[in-house]
Amino acid sequence: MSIALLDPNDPGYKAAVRRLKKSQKSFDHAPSSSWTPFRAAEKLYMQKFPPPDLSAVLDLASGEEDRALEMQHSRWKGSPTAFPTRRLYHRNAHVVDNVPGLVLLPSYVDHSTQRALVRWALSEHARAPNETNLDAHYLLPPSGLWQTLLTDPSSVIAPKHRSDGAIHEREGPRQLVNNVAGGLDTFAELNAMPKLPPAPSPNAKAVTASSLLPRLRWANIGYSYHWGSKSYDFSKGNGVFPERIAELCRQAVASVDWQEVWKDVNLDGWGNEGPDWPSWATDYSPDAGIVNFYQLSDTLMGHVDRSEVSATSPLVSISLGSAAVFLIGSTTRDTPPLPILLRSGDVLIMSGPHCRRAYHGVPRILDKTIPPHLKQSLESDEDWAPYAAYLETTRINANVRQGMCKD
Ligand SMILES: O=C(O)CCC(=O)C(=O)O
Ligand SMILES: [Fe+2]
Repeated sequence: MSIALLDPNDPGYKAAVRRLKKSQKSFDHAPSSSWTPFRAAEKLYMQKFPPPDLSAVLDLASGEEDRALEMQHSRWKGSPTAFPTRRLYHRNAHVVDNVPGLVLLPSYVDHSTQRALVRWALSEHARAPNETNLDAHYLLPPSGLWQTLLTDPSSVIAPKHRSDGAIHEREGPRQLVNNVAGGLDTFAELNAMPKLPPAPSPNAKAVTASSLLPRLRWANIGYSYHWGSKSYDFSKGNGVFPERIAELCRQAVASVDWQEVWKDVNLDGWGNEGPDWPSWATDYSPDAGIVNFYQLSDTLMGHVDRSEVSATSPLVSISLGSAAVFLIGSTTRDTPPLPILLRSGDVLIMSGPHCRRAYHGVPRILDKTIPPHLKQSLESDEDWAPYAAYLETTRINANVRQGMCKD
């Protein structure tokens, strides 16, 4: 968003108000009574003008001393006390009592690891053998889109054409799939479901690498996720799960005092053997994940991730680059969700039977929120400039799960 749009005395602001009033004459923007509370919150934070008020958004990092410089430059601020959180005794970890199993680790990832994660996401995760959203429609070079772009941004990427005889999913908008939840009892049923490759778009045209990059939306790491049936395709094997990401996630999980997280919480749904959290610190073993790439206008609508066999084991979400508003509600869309501002370096853990089945989504990526440590090239990091330029308009989120059970 341009800074002018936040200043009511600026001519740009006044012009935007005029445009808004004009558009409202032909279209009623009033919240619809048919929206669920989750949808209403999505609409609120998606609104471009007037910009949404973030005072109800939990922004734990905004109160941190060593992020003061970043906050000075950030026009978007929530509040570290927007709603009550309980700080765990021994470290900078917070839980939200309304969403048992949700743990926030603000600024968990140090600066140099954030830079390394951004490099890996682009140059190693978003390329073969991992699948990306672009693979369905384009013949991507084996070295990956990012490497191609660094070498020659004007190199042309050809579209994929339907090969004769190949069977694909039906074309057109995604069909509603009967999303059977993952679990030991549904494992055989889900495995037997046909998992056809997505149909290449008949409209895809040859494009330059640089114009294709903003359309990179996700890359799959580890077990292959089949979007058409919303289930894992275990027949493809366990894929490549980057050990460095696994180690970071294991450390994040092991750093949490789970005893303190779960004290006084009584929940059903842990499975026959009861709560499995006492062993997470030692046996959490991530093996599947999605690396999401969001441009400023991208959103991720409210959903539940329920394809993993283990319905309780932690999902570790690492945020990098531009900040975002993340919403998390409960197991229905009828609960008003809590808004949380996620900044570069923040880690969020969703765990246990309630939180792992809670609706969540990302209605807004916030512009001009790149922290200083992701902007400058350092002496040790001379070729950082293209990464910094990409991050100006991008948020990256590594969303890591344990798809299979431990045994
Ligand atoms: O980007 C995020 O913070 C959340 C992503 C997410 O919910 C997902 O990949 O399932
Ligand atoms: Fe999700």
